[in-house]
Amino acid sequence: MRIAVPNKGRLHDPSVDLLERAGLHVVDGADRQLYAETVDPDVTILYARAADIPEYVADGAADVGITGLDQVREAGPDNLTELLDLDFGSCRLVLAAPEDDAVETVYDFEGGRVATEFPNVTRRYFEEMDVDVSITEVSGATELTPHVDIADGIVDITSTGTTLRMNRLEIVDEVLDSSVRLFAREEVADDQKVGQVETALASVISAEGKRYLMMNAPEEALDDVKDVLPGMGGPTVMDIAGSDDVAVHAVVDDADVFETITALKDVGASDVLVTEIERLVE
Ligand SMILES: Nc1ncnc2c1ncn2[C@@H]1O[C@H](COP(=O)(O)OP(=O)(O)OP(=O)(O)O)[C@@H](O)[C@H]1O
Ligand SMILES: O=P(O)(O)OC[C@H]1O[C@H](OP(=O)(O)OP(=O)(O)O)[C@H](O)[C@@H]1O
Ligand SMILES: [Mg+2]
Repeated sequence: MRIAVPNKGRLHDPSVDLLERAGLHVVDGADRQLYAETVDPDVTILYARAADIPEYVADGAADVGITGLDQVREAGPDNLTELLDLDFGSCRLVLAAPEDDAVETVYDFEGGRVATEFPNVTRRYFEEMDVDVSITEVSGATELTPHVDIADGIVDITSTGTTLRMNRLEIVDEVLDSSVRLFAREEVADDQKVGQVETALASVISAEGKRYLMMNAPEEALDDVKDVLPGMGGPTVMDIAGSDDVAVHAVVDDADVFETITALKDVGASDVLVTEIERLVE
């Protein structure tokens, strides 16, 4: 089974890091290599440009891929299925125009010119809006085009908004909400190996922002302890040999840990341990 992973750029490191945390360690990942083996002899990594990955998976060069939803929509193959939202590379494709122009809505673009690195997504968006524009494909620095009279507006990626602001552009409409996805060719989506990879990556994502709490508590305080522990089903309760206390283990949202510990101490818990969770297979 082959996984296509961005070979460089901003998606490379977080993608490789996710595979590592999922236990799919790369065993011969020398730089600039096209392929890498993993600890699983049946799983190979294929490094490719983020924009090429949807086609590679669609054509069978790889079976599953990791890249932005924007790239999947732009490439547009109809034989892909999304398996997971990997929760990084979050950005928006937006329609933007110079701040000092009178443009307020997408309808103000009727008969106008739009520059973008995403001509297919852009064409479909304007068709849906029933607005007639001419689209110019550029391969970067899209934000510059309205200022050199190549376009009246752009469809481009934004996340912090800094680049738009620096180029005195303002958002007119949102075209697509994107983040990095794991997707597969439909015909292999139910294969056992694909399922294993999906489960492994999902387990890393499920563990993100979660902590494992372990504590001791007097048996009579158990109901109060359970009341205090938020989220994720009931805690695990174990007898401690030779003691009236019980050991309680629970998974808690990181954001709730501070408050929860205070509340646990108040109801009589002691020796509270907080640890990170690497993976959580649900
Ligand atoms: N500013 C951003 N914030 C968050 N995600 C982004 C941003 N820019 C791009 N992305 C996501 O990363 C993907 C890859 O971006 P891009 O193809 O521009 O690669 P890059 O990291 O800039 O490297 P290069 O352009 O050199 O290949 C985009 O398709 C998008 O999903
Ligand atoms: O809203 P912001 O946080 O400013 O991010 C938006 C910018 O990020 C991306 O460019 P990138 O930095 O990847 O450079 P590139 O054009 O070389 O791909 C994108 O093409 C925008 O220009
Ligand atoms: Mg980029």
